[in-house]
Amino acid sequence: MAFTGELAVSTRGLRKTYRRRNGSRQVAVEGLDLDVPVGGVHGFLGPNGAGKTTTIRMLLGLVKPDQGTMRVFDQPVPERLPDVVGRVGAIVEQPKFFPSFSARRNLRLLAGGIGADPKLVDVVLADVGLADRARDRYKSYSLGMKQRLAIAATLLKDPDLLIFDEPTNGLDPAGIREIRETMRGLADRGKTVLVSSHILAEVEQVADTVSIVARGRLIAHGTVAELIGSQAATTIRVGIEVPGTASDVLAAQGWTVRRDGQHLLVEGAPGGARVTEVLAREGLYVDELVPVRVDLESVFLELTAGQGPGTRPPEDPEHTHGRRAAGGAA
Ligand SMILES: Nc1ncnc2c1ncn2[C@@H]1O[C@H](COP(=O)(O)OP(=O)(O)OP(=O)(O)O)[C@@H](O)[C@H]1O
Repeated sequence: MAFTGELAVSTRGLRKTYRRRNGSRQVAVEGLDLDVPVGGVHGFLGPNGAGKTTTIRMLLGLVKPDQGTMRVFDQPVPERLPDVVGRVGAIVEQPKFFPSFSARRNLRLLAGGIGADPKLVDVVLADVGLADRARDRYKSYSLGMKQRLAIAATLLKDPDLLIFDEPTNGLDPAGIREIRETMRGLADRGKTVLVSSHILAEVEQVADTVSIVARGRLIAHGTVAELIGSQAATTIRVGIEVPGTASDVLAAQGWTVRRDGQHLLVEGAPGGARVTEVLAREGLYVDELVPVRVDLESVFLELTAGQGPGTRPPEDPEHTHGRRAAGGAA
């Protein structure tokens, strides 16, 4: 499924190579078609080295693409970046704050620098859940609080699109949860949040839509429900005393059956009730029947299997156009 409605970000055929020291070229982004719908949290997901940072840097005009086109709020970038840059807030790396100044004072300075209304400082501190700690010195902040202050700084210009590159890197579980809640809160107030991550579990709970990239290519996109749904409900774990016989009976239905010790993993059955019925007709009774929980992490691992750094790019053209996950078209 293509995302319908207005797009905050759209790229077509985006490509970037870097020159290595030995003169050869490292492909970072390879014909990337990325669509980020307006509103909600969009997870930009992929293993390390998949090209996420390079893509974000290209969108922000920090790196020049070799090929392809990019649009932000329907304006071609980098050509029209000056027209849209005010609508975009990004954290690509940790901004520099004065360690001995309070969070509020740091933000006041920044607000002055960019001509933002100083009254906004307390608003954005509340937005990221730091209102209570606004008077504390920056150097007393935890890593998660520092990261939220960085987000607050980007909110000073009231952007419509927020781009966060791996914002939870190095954070503990509490810090990760706080960033997640902050992103959710921003999206609930109408902002579009584009967040990159190589850890799916962190994004799964907060993202409305996701794009999965590997080796610089889009390999899947859609809503989290679509991506999970494209593979969900197909695997049912069956515990039975006679797995061998049961396996033959189930396979005769045209379902794929794998042995997992004393259990069977059944794929393609319309549901657990039908599995039970088919077996019972043959006088076989299940001890246990559990749908295997599919989460985005397992979808991601399956889609990106063998596509980490140092492996060959996929040759299946399906993988290059992101149609696999769309609308369950896997
Ligand atoms: N300045 C550079 N010079 C040379 N190669 C680079 C440069 N920046 C990135 N690369 C290479 O391009 C590829 C994509 O890197 P990129 O940082 O965009 O990926 P990523 O998905 O953001 O990964 P990570 O999560 O590790 O940051 C990698 O192979 C990386 O080594």
